[in-house]
Amino acid sequence: MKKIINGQHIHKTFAAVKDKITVLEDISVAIYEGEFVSVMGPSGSGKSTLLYTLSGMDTIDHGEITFNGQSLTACGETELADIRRQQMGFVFQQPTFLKNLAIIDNIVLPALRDNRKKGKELANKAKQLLEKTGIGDLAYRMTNQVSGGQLQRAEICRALINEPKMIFADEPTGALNSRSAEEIMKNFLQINQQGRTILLVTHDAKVAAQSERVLFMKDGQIVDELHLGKLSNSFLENRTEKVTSKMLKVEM
Ligand SMILES: Nc1ncnc2c1ncn2[C@@H]1O[C@H](COP(=O)(O)OP(=O)(O)OP(=O)(O)O)[C@@H](O)[C@H]1O
Repeated sequence: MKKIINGQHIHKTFAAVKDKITVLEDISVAIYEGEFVSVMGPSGSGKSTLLYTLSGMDTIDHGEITFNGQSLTACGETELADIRRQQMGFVFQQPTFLKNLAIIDNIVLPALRDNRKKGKELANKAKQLLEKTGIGDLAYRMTNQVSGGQLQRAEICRALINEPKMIFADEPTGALNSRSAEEIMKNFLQINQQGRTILLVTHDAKVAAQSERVLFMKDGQIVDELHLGKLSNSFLENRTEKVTSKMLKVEM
């Protein structure tokens, strides 16, 4: 299988009051095209930082990261922004939609930069995405007129509007109740079945258990991983137990 992300010897520090703190320490990791990978680990272990560096949203001190064969570490800011906008989609824990725009306009917004003349086409595409995500009737609502779970599904539609190769999600279910979280995970599984690669950070073993590979982080390193295979192959309860027991070992 082809690597969509290849990270080699990633080292990342942040400036602290007196000195630097090492947040990622000599991490080498590959994500393969079409994979659904999640990252678990104790709070502060570096999960979000790993996601942001692998997607080129944040810089690294040393090492090399390639995305789809292109070196992110060698790219300038403009080139990086183009890659992120055109080939990657992002979903965060907290909503990022603009409050003064309707749901549909928020979804179309990132695609307008590259397709200024195609507003109508993009609006139709946004409507189709909303339909597929199960919230087709909410297109013209404002962000304060939908629930947290519905808003997160709309944010997923925005992440998909440019037909990215890969989705990066940082705790996408972290602020949701369990029912909404289940719906969001159905959406992610559907997106993955369509061939898109997903990298997802989570604290929730049941969420991680739905991905096919789980990376476990501790103190800035990937210390273990679990190969679960695609969800259709086995029962979620067994998978969740496996993730939980591995996580307990990592935390010891
Ligand atoms: N911008 C920053 N400046 C300084 N330190 C930072 C910055 N961002 C993160 N850190 C530190 O880096 C470490 C890793 O943070 P990160 O957010 O990647 O961890 P995490 O595993 O995602 O944690 P959580 O599960 O709590 O979200 C933490 O010690 C954090 O305080």
